[in-house]
Amino acid sequence: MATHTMIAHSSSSALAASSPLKETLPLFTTRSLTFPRKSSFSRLRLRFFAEKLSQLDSSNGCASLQDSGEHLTEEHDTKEESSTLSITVVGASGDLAKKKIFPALFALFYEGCLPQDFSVFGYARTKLTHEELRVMISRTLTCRIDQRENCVDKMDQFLKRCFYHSGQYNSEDDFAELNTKLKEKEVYLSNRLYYLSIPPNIFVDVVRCASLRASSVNGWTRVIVEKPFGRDSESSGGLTRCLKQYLTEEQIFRIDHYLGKELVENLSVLRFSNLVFEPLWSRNYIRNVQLIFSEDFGTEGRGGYFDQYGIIRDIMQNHLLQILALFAMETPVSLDAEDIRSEKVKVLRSMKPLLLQDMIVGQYKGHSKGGKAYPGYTDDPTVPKNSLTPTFAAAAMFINNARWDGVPFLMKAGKALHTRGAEIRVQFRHVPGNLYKKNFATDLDKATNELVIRVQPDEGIYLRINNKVPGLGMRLDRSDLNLLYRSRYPREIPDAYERLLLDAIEGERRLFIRSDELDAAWDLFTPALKELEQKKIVPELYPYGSRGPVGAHYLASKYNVRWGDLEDA
Ligand SMILES: NC(=O)C1=CN([C@@H]2O[C@H](COP(=O)(O)OP(=O)(O)OC[C@H]3O[C@@H](n4cnc5c(N)ncnc54)[C@H](OP(=O)(O)O)[C@@H]3O)[C@@H](O)[C@H]2O)C=CC1
Ligand SMILES: O=C1O[C@H](COP(=O)(O)O)[C@@H](O)[C@H](O)[C@H]1O
Repeated sequence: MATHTMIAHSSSSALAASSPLKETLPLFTTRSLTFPRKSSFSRLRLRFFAEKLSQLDSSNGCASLQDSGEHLTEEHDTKEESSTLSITVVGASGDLAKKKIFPALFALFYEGCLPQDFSVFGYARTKLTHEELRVMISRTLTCRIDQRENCVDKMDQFLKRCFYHSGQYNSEDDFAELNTKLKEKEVYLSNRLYYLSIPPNIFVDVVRCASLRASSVNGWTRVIVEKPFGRDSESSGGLTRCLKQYLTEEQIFRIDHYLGKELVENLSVLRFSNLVFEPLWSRNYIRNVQLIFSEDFGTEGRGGYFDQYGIIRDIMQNHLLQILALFAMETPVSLDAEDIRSEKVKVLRSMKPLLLQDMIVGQYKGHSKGGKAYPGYTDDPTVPKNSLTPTFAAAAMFINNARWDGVPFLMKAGKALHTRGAEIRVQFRHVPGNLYKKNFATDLDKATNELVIRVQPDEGIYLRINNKVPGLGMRLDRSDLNLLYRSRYPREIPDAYERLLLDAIEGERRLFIRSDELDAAWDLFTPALKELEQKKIVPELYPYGSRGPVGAHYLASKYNVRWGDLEDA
């Protein structure tokens, strides 16, 4: 078993433990007290909606899984305590399952966020016994920081709830066997969550088999779908249509794990609950916005997948665009999922599709540093030697609405760069008639206020301001008003997958992508992606571990922008 550090009890757990409400809210109590959500914790008082299999659509051989809309009776409500949650991780033998999903489920278990009765099933083709799955999972479970008691016990308790079923992804019989095993663990009411941690070409097979043969008959069935959701507008639309032959939109939880990151969640709080920011949040005060993602490692081990997609589809069309939408949307009517997602769709639909002349692409090449050789992208044996797939891209995008007209939203994403990080940088306009202009010589950019939201690592928010250096003279410098999370909130921040899994369990859709959002996102990128591929644009090579191609600077300067991350260098 791995070395364990302890998962921190959040203040919410402490509050829950001492609250009399715990008696009346036996499920998921800890979170309800801290983060009341309309859709979840009033559940014991609300009627419970079942999502269940309905009839096969025999015309095309596909089954339909539709929300029956059936209300369960009061009797069912009172039996919620005796319901079971079955979580099936499809693709359990894979990288994501091991690295993220099982550890996140354990963290939720540790925090008391899973219901009393739950079981976790791994499903994949690899032949494993229950015990072998447990050993595999135990290698990646970690406990966190401050509270060390019980961790190993908790791990053992969790592992005892983990089971394995080996099967093919397109075999209804294998899913029928899974159904039998799930039923053995389930009590009266069962809710089933499937996590599709598999390559996208088998999503539909799995959804078909699971919905036909292993859906809950008396509770809900939900499916978390991992990206990529298609390669372009057409394939994404096709995937959505296929999934919807078996599932309703309400059952599909399209995950973008960046939406589960703490600082991305905080964007709306920052904007909508601080008077100081919201009035500045427009073209009147903001000169440009930069969304920057970088990784200091290449595609190691994932070249086969990556070469089909490239950095624009892997990072920009989803993670960075989702952040942009949250950043730029209008105030939603409420914090309800549909209100927020509707505002995000509106902003995405107000954007101009990306033009080829507003983007540049790069690919990393091999490089030696300090006696160590770093491989180029095409040195990966799973990548074709003549691949033109971009591992780096920069793009300038625009929103055609009253708030953002003319403001460049610059995105930059790359693998095998000099550092790992993700941040949002907001550069404000110059101060008109600045009295201290001469202190900045001719470079007014040096006096630009900048708000930086550092999503990772070392989460933080800082505001660059001009300040007088103490002393008898009048010398100015740029200093940071700095909210460094590790100093202000010393507790470990939960992983994005924990938040998202819990939301899916609770039926909270706010942080998942609705199908119209997805369509709008693909419409922005598809024309440029097609042109890039048709014209066989050759990416600019950059050395592994560098800052990426210089083309990114030319693109920024075309819009009179300087990348903010260079100032930090
Ligand atoms: N890994 C990551 O960091 C991230 C992954 N994702 C997405 O999550 C999903 C899972 O990712 P990851 O775990 O890395 O994927 P893997 O390539 O590790 O695949 C997961 C499992 O699926 C099965 N599998 C793999 N290839 C095939 C195939 N061609 N046909 C049938 N089954 C196959 C294998 O299980 P078996 O052979 O036992 O059946 C494998 O263990 C993907 O959609 C990926 O794009 C998203 C974000 C990050
Ligand atoms: O979705 C993806 O994200 C990871 C980066 O995620 P992070 O949470 O570690 O920042 C990226 O490596 C991968 O290529 C991509 O598919």
